[in-house]
Amino acid sequence: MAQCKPFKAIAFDLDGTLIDSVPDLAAATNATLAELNLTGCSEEQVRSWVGNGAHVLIERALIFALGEAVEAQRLEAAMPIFMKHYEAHLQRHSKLYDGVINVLEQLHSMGYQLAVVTNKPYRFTIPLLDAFGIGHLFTQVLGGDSLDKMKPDPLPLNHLLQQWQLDKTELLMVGDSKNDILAAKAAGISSIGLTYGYNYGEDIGLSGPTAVCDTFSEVLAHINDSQKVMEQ
Ligand SMILES: O=C(O)COP(=O)(O)O
Ligand SMILES: [Mg+2]
Repeated sequence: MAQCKPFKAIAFDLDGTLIDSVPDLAAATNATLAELNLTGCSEEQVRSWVGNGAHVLIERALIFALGEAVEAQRLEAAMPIFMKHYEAHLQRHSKLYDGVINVLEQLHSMGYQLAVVTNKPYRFTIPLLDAFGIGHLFTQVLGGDSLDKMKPDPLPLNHLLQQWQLDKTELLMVGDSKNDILAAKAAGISSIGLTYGYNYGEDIGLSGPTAVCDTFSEVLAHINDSQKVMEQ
């Protein structure tokens, strides 16, 4: 990776990067549709709707179930129903991806500052990280509603740069969605795009990340390699 200073900090996306959360998101979406007497949807459909936070997920689900645009009032009425169902079962079916704990622990012990920058509502993020035993590894956690704008806006990444007093070359973004890559590009930082997550069924490489990895373990190898290049 072309840069002039080694990375000091890494921001990780959550859904589709650290945790395969679609099974529980799909269950809560279907419970919401059922409570509203609407047709249910498949897990695959939910997989293609995740990426822009809970509000947009439920908007997409209602558009699918109703077969037409959703009135704001109807969407606002559905949101607390979804929040109730998802909060009740955040991790019944969700799983950490292979290698996540091991790699995060290694990066943490190597002295990197670690952050989670997700579009998921903040109130779900902390309990989910703690339920999977990884919350203590992050010194900053930003949800989709923590700041005025969410990814693909660069605001959460710019916030980290400012909070941690980092040069743009010292922060790396790791994520599965074009929203992660676009946010990184807009903030002027490097990014790794992961191929195994959710990206609306699109190839993450098309968003132009600095590098592409197929597994979470490759992320560690990639960071180590790029730091070695810097030290030469
Ligand atoms: O909740 C979403 O829609 C996406 O969440 P993520 O930013 O962690 O991928
Ligand atoms: Mg994601």
